[in-house]
Amino acid sequence: MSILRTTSSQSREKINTSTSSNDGGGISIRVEGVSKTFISREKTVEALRPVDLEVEAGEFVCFLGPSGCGKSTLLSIIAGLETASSGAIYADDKKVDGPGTDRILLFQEAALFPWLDVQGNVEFGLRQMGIPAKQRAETARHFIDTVHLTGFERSYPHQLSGGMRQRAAIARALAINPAALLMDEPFGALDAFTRDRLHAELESIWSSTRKTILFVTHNVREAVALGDRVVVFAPRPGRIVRNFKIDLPRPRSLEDHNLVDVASDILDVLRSEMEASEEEVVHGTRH
Ligand SMILES: Nc1ncnc2c1ncn2[C@@H]1O[C@H](COP(=O)(O)OP(=O)(O)OP(=O)(O)O)[C@@H](O)[C@H]1O
Repeated sequence: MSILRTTSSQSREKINTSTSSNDGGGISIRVEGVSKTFISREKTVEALRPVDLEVEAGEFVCFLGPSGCGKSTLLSIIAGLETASSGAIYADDKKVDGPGTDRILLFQEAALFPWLDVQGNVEFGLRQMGIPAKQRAETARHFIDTVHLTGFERSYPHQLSGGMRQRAAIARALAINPAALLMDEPFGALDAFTRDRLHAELESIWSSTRKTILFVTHNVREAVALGDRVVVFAPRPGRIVRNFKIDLPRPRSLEDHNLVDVASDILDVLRSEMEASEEEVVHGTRH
């Protein structure tokens, strides 16, 4: 079923709000020479050296690296929430010049509205788009079910566990049918058991919708468990140092010995990049 939505530029375009399992699909994302330097009165931080990256429509790509290597900065630039100091982002070959409902950013702390219940939160974006009440409720119910929150429609965020709040945030994002989910350490605050379950649920949502997913994490095994590809970042200054294609069969288990081996290879690369960065800080040797 298709409906009309009004975008910020007041143009009207068709989006698919079908409740079938394959609705919409992903977009390609191209990062061309994107860099970011934060300049303030006190100091200048080169958060990201020029990076290039091509993400295919429907690809699941993990950004992996230690704290401060520019992963979140790049994700925010792709989301259109931060401007690049140089370079450009293209979503399906269209230059990104601000946020859009085709690219939704999700954070570690599910940013739900505390005064709305789960149903209200999931319906929020649809209301903004002018979707009629009945259809809004139907679409919200579908996505609440997708994330296994049926029965909690009338619960408020403070009545939910961290994992449930994150599920509600994912349902809210999915409801507006973005072509790309940009996830910034979405499961970083969760216990290992809940994280495992959400990995499986996210993988299942991804394989049925084929949305493009960019997923930021510090956790090597998490990156290998989820990604078609792991893009490794290094700090000082933030930059992309390696791309690893992950060919392990899905669904993947964090304990699988092949996964553990791949994670350990990636960890070795990360460690040597960290050591090289530290050496540069001491000797000023990196160019
Ligand atoms: N708004 C800002 N103003 C100034 N510096 C910033 C700003 N945002 C980020 N930075 C700096 O840019 C660098 C990269 O930060 P960023 O948050 O992108 O890293 P990250 O790899 O996502 O780290 P983490 O995993 O800890 O979130 C850091 O040195 C950080 O201090």
